Amino acid sequence: MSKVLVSDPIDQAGIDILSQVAQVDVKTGLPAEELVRIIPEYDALMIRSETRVTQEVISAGKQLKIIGRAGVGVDNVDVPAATRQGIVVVNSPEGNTIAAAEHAIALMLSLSRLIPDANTSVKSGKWERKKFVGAEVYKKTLGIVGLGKIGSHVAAVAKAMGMKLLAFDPFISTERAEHIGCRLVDMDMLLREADYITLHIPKTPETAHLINAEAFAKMKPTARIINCARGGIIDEAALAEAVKEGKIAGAALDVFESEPLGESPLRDLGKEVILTPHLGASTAEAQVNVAIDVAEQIRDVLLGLPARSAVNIPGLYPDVLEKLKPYLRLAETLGNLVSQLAGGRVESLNVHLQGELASNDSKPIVIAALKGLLYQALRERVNYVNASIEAKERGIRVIETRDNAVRDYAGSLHLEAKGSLGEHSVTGALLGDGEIHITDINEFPINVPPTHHMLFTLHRDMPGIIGKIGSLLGSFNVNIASMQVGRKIVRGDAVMVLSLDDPLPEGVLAEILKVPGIRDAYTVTL
Ligand SMILES: NC(=O)C1=CN([C@@H]2O[C@H](COP(=O)(O)OP(=O)(O)OC[C@H]3O[C@@H](n4cnc5c(N)ncnc54)[C@H](O)[C@@H]3O)[C@@H](O)[C@H]2O)C=CC1
Ligand SMILES: O=C(O)C(=O)COP(=O)(O)O
Repeated sequence: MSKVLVSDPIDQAGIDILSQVAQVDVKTGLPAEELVRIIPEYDALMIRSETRVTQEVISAGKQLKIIGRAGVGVDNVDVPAATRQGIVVVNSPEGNTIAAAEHAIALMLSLSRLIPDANTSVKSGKWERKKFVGAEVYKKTLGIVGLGKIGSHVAAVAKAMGMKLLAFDPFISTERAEHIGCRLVDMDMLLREADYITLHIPKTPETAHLINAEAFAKMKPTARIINCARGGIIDEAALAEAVKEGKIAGAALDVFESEPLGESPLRDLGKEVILTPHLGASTAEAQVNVAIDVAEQIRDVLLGLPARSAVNIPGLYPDVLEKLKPYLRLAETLGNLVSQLAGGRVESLNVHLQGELASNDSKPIVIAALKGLLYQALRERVNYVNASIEAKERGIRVIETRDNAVRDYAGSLHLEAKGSLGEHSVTGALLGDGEIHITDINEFPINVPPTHHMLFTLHRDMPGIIGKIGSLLGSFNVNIASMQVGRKIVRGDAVMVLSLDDPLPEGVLAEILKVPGIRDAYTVTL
């Protein structure tokens, strides 16, 4: 039975799903070295934002197939290291969107009406009405940095409260922003014009300290900033300074450069600064959503099914996978075949999508072809997660071309591999029932289904040669299941494709190559 380690607190609904297929161990708050020590026995790891899945944890996780993040941000996971090791990383892209957006709005209103300090004051026996005079958000300008899922929901709510909306997001179109009711502006204008600024971007090298002393200098002295996205997007030292010096009016932070927040000048600031301990996703609803979403994906992957929200398999979404499944099998088979024909090191692979296939997203097909191509070298170590990276690391140049004018079959795939031992190509298509047929080898037309053991020869089309190969195989007790010859002109060059019931015994290939007229011969196992 598979084993899943849950190393951060997740909702029971997730544990129940995992328990259907695996032994589930919940061990939260593990010291880093303890996690490294125990991870080798686990097939899956389920986390939230507290566990740091470092390169060390990943290398130790020899059995790991999947890391599931019950939430959005995967910045606590070394995703490149997981990818290299063929481990799927999944998250729950939408499970806590509303929770995080509502927390940002709650912080904005709390900042405006000084609610945390007013509450503390009343609870301590005071009645200080003059001290807590706030500001309205109505007709104020909200600058949203990052107009993705959370940013868009914040926009919808803020709009309903009568706020004017500006947004900065270099990856969003003006039309999309307008549709949400936001004016897309550059960062400089957003900083200068906004009364409230809310951050909803991932933490990346580009966004680290995006809000620094220089940014605070541009902001209105009445401006307030909210960070419900990631710690480190705001330079905390510069923020403390900006608040103290009155360069801005206030800030509300849910996330910090280092969590839990240790010694920090932010703790010493007054009512104009609100701090919450990374509560954006902490609603009962969101925790059920993310736990179910991620547990289901872990369960599926452990059962050999695809994950629907893998962050490190670009383009392989479940609906795409479902639609392309037969073509992925085709691409993988042809990749495996062409690598065996090529024999040596492959330097470049041209993936040519033809006919109907040309109108599909090529990325999954290319990944499947590479997975097949690398199978001989890496066996089970290659998968959809690491195929592209493994190919890149081996210096294999991948070229994608398409031609939707080709009219044979519903769609066909042509792979051309150039390598240290020459150039080889294969074409394959799917028949109506989804059966794969190899329709071309090195530009010679054939029509055979791939089988487990195959023999391909390149020879001169001349009388007697087929018989000779047949009797040679017979003399080694190899049974031929089917045989086909492809040629372009009579008595020119030709290919022979044999499906064999048994693997070719050692030494037979050398004998075949001695037959007059045989130019080349390849055994293939698919
Ligand atoms: N405080 C909490 O508990 C929670 C925090 N989060 C965090 O919220 C953030 C946003 O999450 P989602 O909206 O779900 O993500 P998303 O992927 O839907 O949206 C992110 C947006 O940021 C934009 N973006 C990326 N780089 C940018 C840049 N340099 N400048 C401006 N825009 C940029 C993208 O184009 C995208 O539209 C993430 O960092 C996530 O980890 C999410 C849930 C809970
Ligand atoms: O989903 C996210 O990105 C979050 O930041 C939520 O973090 P959490 O799962 O509450 O530790």
